[in-house]
Amino acid sequence: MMIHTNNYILNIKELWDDVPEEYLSHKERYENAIKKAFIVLKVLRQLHTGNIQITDHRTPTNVYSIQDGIFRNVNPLLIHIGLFWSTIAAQASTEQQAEWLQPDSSMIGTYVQTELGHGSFIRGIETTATYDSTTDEFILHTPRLSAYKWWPGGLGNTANACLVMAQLYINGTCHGLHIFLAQIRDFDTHKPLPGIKVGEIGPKMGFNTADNGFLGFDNHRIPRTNMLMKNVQVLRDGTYVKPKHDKLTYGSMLLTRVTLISDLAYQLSKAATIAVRYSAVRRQSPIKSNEPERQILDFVSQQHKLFITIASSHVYRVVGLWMWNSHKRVTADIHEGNMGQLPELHALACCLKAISSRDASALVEQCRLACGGHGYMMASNLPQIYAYTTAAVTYEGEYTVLLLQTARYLVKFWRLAAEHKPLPQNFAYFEDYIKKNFEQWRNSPEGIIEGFKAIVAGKTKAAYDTLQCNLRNGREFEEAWNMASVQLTNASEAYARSLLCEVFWKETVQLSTKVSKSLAIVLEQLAELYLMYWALEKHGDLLLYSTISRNDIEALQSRYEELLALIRPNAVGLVDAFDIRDEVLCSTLGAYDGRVYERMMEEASKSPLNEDVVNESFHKYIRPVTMKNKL
Ligand SMILES: CCCCCCCC/C=C\CCCCCCCCCCC/C=C/C(=O)SCCNC(=O)CCNC(=O)[C@H](O)C(C)(C)COP(=O)(O)OP(=O)(O)OC[C@H]1O[C@@H](n2cnc3c(N)ncnc32)[C@H](O)[C@@H]1OP(=O)(O)O
Ligand SMILES: Cc1cc2nc3c(=O)[nH]c(=O)nc-3n(C[C@H](O)[C@H](O)[C@H](O)COP(=O)(O)OP(=O)(O)OC[C@H]3O[C@@H](n4cnc5c(N)ncnc54)[C@H](O)[C@@H]3O)c2cc1C
Repeated sequence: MMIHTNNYILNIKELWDDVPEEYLSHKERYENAIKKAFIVLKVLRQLHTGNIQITDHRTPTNVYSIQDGIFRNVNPLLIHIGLFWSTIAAQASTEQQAEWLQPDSSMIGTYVQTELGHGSFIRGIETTATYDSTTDEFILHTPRLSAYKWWPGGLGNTANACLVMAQLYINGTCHGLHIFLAQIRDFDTHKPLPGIKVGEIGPKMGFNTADNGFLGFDNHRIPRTNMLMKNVQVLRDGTYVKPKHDKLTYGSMLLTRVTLISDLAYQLSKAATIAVRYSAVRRQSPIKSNEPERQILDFVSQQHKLFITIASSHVYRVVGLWMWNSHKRVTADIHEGNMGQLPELHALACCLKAISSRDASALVEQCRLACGGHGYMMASNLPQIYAYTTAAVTYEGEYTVLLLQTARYLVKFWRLAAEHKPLPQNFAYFEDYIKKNFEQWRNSPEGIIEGFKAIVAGKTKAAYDTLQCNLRNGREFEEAWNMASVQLTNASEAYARSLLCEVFWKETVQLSTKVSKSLAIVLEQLAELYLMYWALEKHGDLLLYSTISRNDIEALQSRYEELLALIRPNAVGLVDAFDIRDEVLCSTLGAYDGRVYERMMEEASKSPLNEDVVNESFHKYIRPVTMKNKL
C-alpha cells in the first residue's frame, strides 16, 4: 500500500485526544499515551517490512515530528526506538543484531544506565554482572539501594527488556562498565521475572508519559551471549577480549548527544512559530498615542526576544547536521580500526550538547514570556515544550559535567601551545594568542568569529594558568582541576559559541550561493543577527580578550538593531517556513489561521470545571461558610 505519512497518521482517529491530556490523571495519561504509541509502532513496523510505503520524503523526521504532535508530552517508546534499538545496532555483534533486531520482535526495550546513587559519574555505577563459567551465564545484581537503576524511560510499565550498564566481573577481576541485554518481564503476561523488582518513579516536571522507572536485580541470570559483543567479548572460558578503545561502550551517549542538537533545533522552531505568529496577531497599545494599537511584533524589544530564537533554530539545524556527518565519518573510521578522531568528536559533542540544550531551554522560556499571560496556558503548548527542552540540559550528560569534558580537550591543546609544540590547524589561534598576533578588530561576521576565538584562547589560558598555579601551590591535579572548574567551564562554553558562529556563518555563506538572491539575503541576515547578538551579549569578554573598542561595540549595536528592522517583514514567513502543521504545534496561540482568541475560548470550554454551571463543591464547602448566618 502506498501512503502519505502525514495524512495516513493524521487520519487515525484514536491518535487524537477529545479531552486535552492535562485533564487526565497520571495513570490515564500513561494509558492514553501507550495506546497511541503502539498504533504508531505498528505503522513504523509496516513501513519497515515494506507492507506500506511512503510517498513523501524525509521519512524518519516526518514520522518523528508527527508523533511529537500526537504525544503532547513524550512518546513512551522514545527510548525503545531512540536508544534501545540504536545501541543494539551500534554495539551488538552481527549475530546478536540478526537475532534481536527483528521487526516483529516481542521485545520492548529501554536503556538502563543511571542509578539512584550515580548519574554523571558512571564509573561509580554499582550494578554488577558476574560471569559464572560453570553455567555460561552472567549474574546481574543490585548490591544496595543506591545501585537501583532509576530514570530509564519506558522502564516503569512498558518495557519487557532492557540494555543494562553494569560492572563486569570475571574471576574476581572488575573489567569496568559493559552493556547487557536482560529480559525483565514475561513477554506474554508482562509480569516481572523472578529476581526483578521494577516500577515507575512518579510524576515529573515533564516527560510524564515516558513512564521513567526503577529496577533492581536479585542475582538475575542471563546467557553469556547477552553481553553486547561487537567491540568487546567474553569467551566461553571467561577470557576477556578488550575493546580497541575503552570508551566505545559510551557510544550510545555520544550518538544521542549528536542527535539531540537537531531535536533541540526542532523544539526551538516550534516555540518560535508559536510566539512569532501570536505576536503578529496580538495588538497591545499604540506606539504613537494618536495611532491604533500595534502588533506586539512591531515592538523592537519583542523582535529582540524572538528573532534570536528563529536564528538559533537554524544554527542548531545546521550544526546538528554538521555533527551528524562528522559522527558518520568517525564511525566509519572506527569500523576500520582508526580511533584517532574519537576524542575530538566527543569533545565537540559534549560542549555542543550542553550549550544547545541550555540555549534552547532559555529561548523557549523567552518565547513563553514573550506571549505574556497567554503563554502561561498549557493550551499555548509552550509550558510543555519548555518542560521537554529543559530536561535535555540534564539527561545524556549534565551541562557542567559535559563542559568539563570539553575543557580537558582544550587544556591539552593549550599545554601544547604553551610548550611551543606543534598544534593542529584548528587550534593555530592558540599560538597566535600566545605570540600576541592579535588581528585588528573588524565589525563583520568574520571579525566576530576571530573575536570569539580570541575569547576561547584567553579563557583557556586563564583556566590553565589557574590550574598551574594551584599545582605549584601543592594541590593534587584533581583538586587543582576542581578549583579551576568555573574558569574551565567558561572556556568550554566560549569554545562552543565560537564553533556555532563559525560553522553557521560558513555554511550559510555556502548555501547562499545555491539559493535565490532574495532568499540568500534573508539567510545571511539571520546568520549575521546571530553573530551580532552573541557579540553584544559577550562584549565584556571581547573587551577583555580581543582588540574591540567601545566605538566598535556601539557600531555593532546599531547594526544589530538595523537587522531586527530588516528581518521584521519576513518574520512570519520565516516561521511559516518551518512548516509545522497545526496538529503538531498543538497551540491555541500559534495556529496558522491566527484565530487565537476563538481557539482559546474553544479550549477553555473543554475544562471539566465548565461541565456544571454550579460545581458541587459550592454546596459542600462554600455555601455552608458564606451563607452560615444567613440561612
Ligand atoms: C514512534 C517514534 C518515531 C521515531 C522516529 C525516529 C526518528 C528519529 C529522529 C530524530 C530523533 C531525535 C530525538 C532524540 C531525542 C532523544 C531524547 C532522549 C530522551 C532522554 C533519554 C535519556 C537518556 C539518558 O540520560 S542515558 C544516561 C546518560 N548518562 C550520561 O550521559 C552520563 C554522563 N557521564 C559520562 O558520560 C561519563 O561519566 C563522563 C564522560 C562524564 C566521564 O567518564 P569517565 O569514564 O569517568 O571518563 P573520564 O575519566 O572523565 O575521561 C577519560 C577519558 O575518556 C574520554 N571519554 C569520555 N567519554 C568518552 C566518549 N563517549 N567517547 C570518547 N572518549 C570519551 C575523556 O575525554 C577522557 O579522555 P582524556 O584524553 O583522558 O581527556
Ligand atoms: C527526563 C529524564 C530522562 C532520563 N532518561 C534516562 C534514561 O532513559 N536512561 C538513563 O539511564 N538515565 C536517564 N536519565 C538520567 C540522566 O542521564 C541523569 O539524570 C544525568 O546524567 C545527570 O546525572 P545526575 O542526575 O546523577 O546528576 P548529578 O551528577 O548528581 O548532578 C547534580 C549536580 O552535581 C554537579 N556535578 C556532578 N558531578 C560533577 C563533577 N564531576 N564536576 C562538577 N559538577 C558535578 C552537576 O553539574 C549538577 O549541578 C534521565 C534523566 C531525566 C531528567
